[in-house]
Amino acid sequence: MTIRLYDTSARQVRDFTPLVPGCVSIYLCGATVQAPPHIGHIRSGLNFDIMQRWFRYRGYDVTFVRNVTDIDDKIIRKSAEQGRPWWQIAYENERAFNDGYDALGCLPPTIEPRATGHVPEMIEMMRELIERGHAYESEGNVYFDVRSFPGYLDLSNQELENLRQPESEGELGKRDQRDFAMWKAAKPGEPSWETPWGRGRPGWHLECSAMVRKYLGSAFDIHGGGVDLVFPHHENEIAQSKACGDGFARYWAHNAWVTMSGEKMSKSLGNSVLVSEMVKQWRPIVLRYYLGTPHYRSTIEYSEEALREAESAFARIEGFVQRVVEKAGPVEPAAEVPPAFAEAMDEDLGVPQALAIVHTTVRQGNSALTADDKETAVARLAEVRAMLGVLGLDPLDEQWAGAGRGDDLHGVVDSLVRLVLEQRQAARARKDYATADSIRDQLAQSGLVIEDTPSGPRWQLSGK
Ligand SMILES: Nc1ncnc2c1ncn2[C@@H]1O[C@H](COP(=O)(O)OP(=O)(O)OP(=O)(O)O)[C@@H](O)[C@H]1O
Ligand SMILES: [Zn+2]
Repeated sequence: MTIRLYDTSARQVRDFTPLVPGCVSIYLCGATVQAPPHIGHIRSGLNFDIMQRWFRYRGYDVTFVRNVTDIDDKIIRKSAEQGRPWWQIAYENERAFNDGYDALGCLPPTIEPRATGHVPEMIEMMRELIERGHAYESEGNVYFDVRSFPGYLDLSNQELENLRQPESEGELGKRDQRDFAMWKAAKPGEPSWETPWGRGRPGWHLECSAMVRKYLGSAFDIHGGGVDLVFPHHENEIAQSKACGDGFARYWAHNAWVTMSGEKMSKSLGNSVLVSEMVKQWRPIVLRYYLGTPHYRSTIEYSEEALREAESAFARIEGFVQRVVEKAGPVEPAAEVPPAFAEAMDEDLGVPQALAIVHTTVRQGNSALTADDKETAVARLAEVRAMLGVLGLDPLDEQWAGAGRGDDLHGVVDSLVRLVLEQRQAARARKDYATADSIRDQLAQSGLVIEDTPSGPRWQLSGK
């Protein structure tokens, strides 16, 4: 078996061969913590969470770095507007991002470095680039000389002659308007750090190059991010790191956008739906299904209808899981996923094809249940659990059961609920429907939904 990945740089799907056998190192450009996350941001985290899980399933030792950009123009502007320190705004939003990642079941990265904690590494890199003739200082800014690096723009397949410098980068003192800032001279009242070229603050591109080098060394396996980062961010990271002599990323993986009316969901465009709002309306596991199951390179156009479809598709899977467990008791996940599922995942993380195998297996399991073939139903559930585990969607996994916050609690609540339900049954038996309904209402108020099934009443958290 070989995992194959679409490499933006090669513009094709390639066999993945790790730099170090049995290990994979992944760097994902994480959040610029100027606002709480919208579902587009979390989609990016989720896609790479699934990648990480698949590599783990295939036996790799995964090192996953997802950085936090905790200083930038917008954070500084908000700090001035709100009269609060920049770090307060950054940390508040960093926590909101982590809440979002946690809510949707993203595994924590191996490390989550913050840009401002790596200024010495950035200074070292700038010094090296100036010495090598790839960068220069001008009025306290440090710029990268793009003409000095022959491979510039290879990732995005552009020609330097055709490149027009974005306005925001049009700083003074550049030798060429296309040169980009690695370090920005301090402006009065703004946060700044001391360097050999005066006080200032880092540019976004330099932050990532410095953090990659610190945590993953001069060469590593996969660099990821949203497709919007290919240019200029990733081109500029490549220029800085390779001009230092580093091998840098061997594969480039980019997730497609969540869009609204065809446009990228974006804080700056004001068309964003916050994760914190979405989880009030939808169960987090349903949200994960919605955002995590389309192929990572396909756009997700936000729609309530698609969310409802995701909800009912997931309910079909969950219903099967519950029915088998009710009939047969706990079932552990199989040690291996079915070969067709693995084949789909190996081919550029083909989650939609892999998910089709999950649904087929659920259908087979349901038929077995109907035929009262408990053994087959249990075998299918074991496979379904193994597959869902890889996708982070196993409803019986402790991450969704709230374990860690006390797995035993479920048992305690279960016996209490059963006690109350017995009272309700007794009330019904004596035709005291007012009491029976009132018990049901009170349970609902406590966040429990009761469903009457042929095998007796079943409860679950309303979750919405
Ligand atoms: N709508 C989206 N769909 C998918 N990925 C996204 C979307 N918006 C941002 N991302 C990705 O999320 C990660 C973190 O992004 P970052 O915090 O830099 O936000 P951004 O791209 O500036 O967002 P915004 O446009 O909302 O300000 C990046 O990898 C980025 O590509
Ligand atoms: Zn980056």
